[in-house]
Amino acid sequence: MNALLAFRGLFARQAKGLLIALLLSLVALASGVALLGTSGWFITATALTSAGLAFNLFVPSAMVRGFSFVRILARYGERLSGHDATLRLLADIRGWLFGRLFPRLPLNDRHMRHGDLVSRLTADVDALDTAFLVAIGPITAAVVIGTVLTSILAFLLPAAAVVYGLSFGMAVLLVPAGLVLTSRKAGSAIVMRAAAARAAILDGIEGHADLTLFGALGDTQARFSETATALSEARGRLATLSGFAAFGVQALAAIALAGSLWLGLEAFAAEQIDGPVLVGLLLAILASFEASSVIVRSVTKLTTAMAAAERLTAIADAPIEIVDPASPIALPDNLAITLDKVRFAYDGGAPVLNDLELSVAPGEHVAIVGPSGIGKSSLLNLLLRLAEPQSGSITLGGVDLPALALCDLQTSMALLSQDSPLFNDTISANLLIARPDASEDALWAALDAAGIGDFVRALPKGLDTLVGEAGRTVSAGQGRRLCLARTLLSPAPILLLDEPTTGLDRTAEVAFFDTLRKAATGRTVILVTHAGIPEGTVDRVLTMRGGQLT
Ligand SMILES: Nc1ncnc2c1ncn2[C@@H]1O[C@H](COP(=O)(O)OP(=O)(O)OP(=O)(O)O)[C@@H](O)[C@H]1O
Repeated sequence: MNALLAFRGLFARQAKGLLIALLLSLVALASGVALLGTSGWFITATALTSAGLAFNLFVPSAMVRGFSFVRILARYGERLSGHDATLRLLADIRGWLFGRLFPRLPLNDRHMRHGDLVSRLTADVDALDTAFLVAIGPITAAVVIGTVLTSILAFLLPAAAVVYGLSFGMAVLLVPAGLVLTSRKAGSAIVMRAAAARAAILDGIEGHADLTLFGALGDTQARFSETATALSEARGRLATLSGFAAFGVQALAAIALAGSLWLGLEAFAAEQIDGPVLVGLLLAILASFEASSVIVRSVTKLTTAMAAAERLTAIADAPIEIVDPASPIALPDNLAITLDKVRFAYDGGAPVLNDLELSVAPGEHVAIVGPSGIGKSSLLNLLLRLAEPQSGSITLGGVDLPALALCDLQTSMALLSQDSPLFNDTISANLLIARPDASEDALWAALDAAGIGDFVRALPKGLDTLVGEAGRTVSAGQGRRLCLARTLLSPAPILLLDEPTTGLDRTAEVAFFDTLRKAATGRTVILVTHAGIPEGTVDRVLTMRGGQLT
């Protein structure tokens, strides 16, 4: 529940819409109760009229029509304003969540899978809408109606007020509270297992070809089916618990009705209450329990909303590893890079970089080579401040990286990482990410420099060609070159290139190094590569060994 309360500020922003929905749901419920009560009173009184007693038919018949009309309108209005406010609330929650998430990226929780993160950002956020629409609203409306009806009973049939008040109170407060307590485990199991099922589906789709070729599809299906079975078991447990709760509510309704009937008949015999009024009250009691059965259905959703809220606050409150300085120093003009005695290790493991020293002058082109897994990409991550060294200092233009605003630091560098993505958009849109105001000529120049200009020119739609999800409609090598073109297009004065020639044949590779030398003149280049670098491509080649550069 505490996790759900963390969202109260966002709920408060939609207070007006939610309050209108609440008022209208109250009116709808009250009209339903009044409709049935008046009908009972009306029908009984009419029957007695035909037995010779005088009764004004017009008032109750107008009331019946009036209540049914008000009920329809109120229900419609409640749905309209409730859903409108809820959709706005979901939009606010998503905005808030993204705002909290970005400074925390990359999330250091290495157990979190992409599928799980997607699940949190979609299904878990959606689960929160139910918190108001199906739980808080109906419970509040039921409590108000129950209190009003108890007060009316206290006035007209005091003995029944106690029986009804207690039964109704138990049905709308105690039973739901008991259901929340007993179904918490099942609710959170549903959310966790549904997320695991979504992640498994995503993995299965992405790795389908490999899993099929390695003959591992059967195992994957078996694991997925285990997850699905566990999910349906958790859902079954929740359904059983809510079945018991629904039974409890019906039993309490029966007790309230039978008790009120018993006490009402005694009052009738003692001529303390009119027959038609008694029938009207009994039917109103019956109608009021309609609210309590809605609550049981709602509360089952509330337990999943609580579990979803916990998962959302877990990512929203994750510690921020890389913090922007309170008063950043402006980016200097001279962007010399200096690393002094830098030590870096992942998660307290063995150091990847060990007292590493490096100085790169502005405009200098440096290549870093070394065996796989030695720490070259980690060094680039430190330069971009995607990770922090445990000791030593990294300066840009003589200023410590932590003293620079993150956005200044990151706009001064363009990165081509080993897994730079292509987005499901046109080639030009993918390139313009690096420089939104780039002219078409600049796009072609970058494509030519990356050795893919001719390929794009030959496409029927040229720059407007869609590359598909993760660049599926182009080959891996072509995708890599498009990413390279994007990096070259960036106006950043420092280019960090991690294996830029992956996917290029040797001729294209040599041509690329030649182009890089010319295209990046005046810009600093740090090039990480396993490829043989032709003479004259860079000013210096450094080898990484034992966590140091030589
Ligand atoms: N996020 C991470 N968490 C823990 N260890 C990591 C992480 N990323 C890399 N490592 C480890 O740090 C070491 C250096 O990795 P890094 O990617 O920097 O090497 P590299 O020289 O760039 O390798 P390659 O040439 O294969 O790209 C490796 O042993 C790797 O297993």
